[in-house]
Amino acid sequence: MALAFRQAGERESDALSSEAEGPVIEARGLNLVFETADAPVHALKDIDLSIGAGEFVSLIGPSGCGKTTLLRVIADLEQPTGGSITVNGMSPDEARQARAYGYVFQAAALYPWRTIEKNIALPLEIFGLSKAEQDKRIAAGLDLVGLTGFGKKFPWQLSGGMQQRASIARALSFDPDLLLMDEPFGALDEIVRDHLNEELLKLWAKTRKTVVFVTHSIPEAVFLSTRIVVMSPRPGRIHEIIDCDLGPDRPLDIRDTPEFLEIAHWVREGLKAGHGYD
Ligand SMILES: Nc1ncnc2c1ncn2[C@@H]1O[C@H](COP(=O)(O)OP(=O)(O)OP(=O)(O)O)[C@@H](O)[C@H]1O
Repeated sequence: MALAFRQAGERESDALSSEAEGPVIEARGLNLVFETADAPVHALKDIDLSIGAGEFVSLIGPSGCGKTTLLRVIADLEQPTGGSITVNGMSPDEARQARAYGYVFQAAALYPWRTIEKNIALPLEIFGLSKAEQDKRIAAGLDLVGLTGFGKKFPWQLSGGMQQRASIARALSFDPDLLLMDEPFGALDEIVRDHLNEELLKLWAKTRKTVVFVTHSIPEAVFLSTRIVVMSPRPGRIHEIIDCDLGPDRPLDIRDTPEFLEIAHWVREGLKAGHGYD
């Protein structure tokens, strides 16, 4: 099959490639205050964060600490009220228009009246790709997430895990260098989640996308990430950034090793220290 996706090491030569010097994401003194009817909500306070090409960075923290808001700022779905942020050296608005990222939501968010392949095709239709190119990318996307043969099914005919894999294929259909994932496996049972974690790690190793991943789960963050950003609420800020230096080869039972447990311990300590318990 002709590959519609670039593999690790292969890069487009265009100027939008995240291989261009400099970080993929660079936030400096980023602030976002939501004005609400009662009191303003300081969702992000003084966020400094730099994410390089090919990193897998998880954002972890208690409910309301601003994880989703930070992801939405990167995606140009929310506007910061202070500080600066660039995506591939551009403003989030420019990066969105340059199709710099794919976004995977908490729920699979597939259109129920479209088949899986028509869901994957949606961004490709919007971008005006030819039917032949769409077909090539749909086939490659289904293959990438292990759903070959399921393209003609409707979302409701697939399990939750399969639906979430389809939404990953959709986010990757136009081969962005950056993948933004907001708790994509949060609603799935443990076994399915473990499996999809393994699959996502393989996909990342194969494509070397830059991934920003929101999760509540310490084991999930440690298993997947190269760095873990521990956030704390009210106001939402970065409490600590922890290196997760477990190497690229991570079978599931790595979770029982002392190295894994030590990193998990530090993440837990970071979460406790940043938590108000109110
Ligand atoms: N559009 C909005 N208007 C007002 N307040 C908002 C808005 N969006 C988010 N907030 C508030 O901003 C804070 C951060 O929300 P956010 O959804 O980013 O947190 P989170 O860490 O992703 O939480 P969760 O883990 O529960 O998804 C919360 O206090 C939330 O209520």
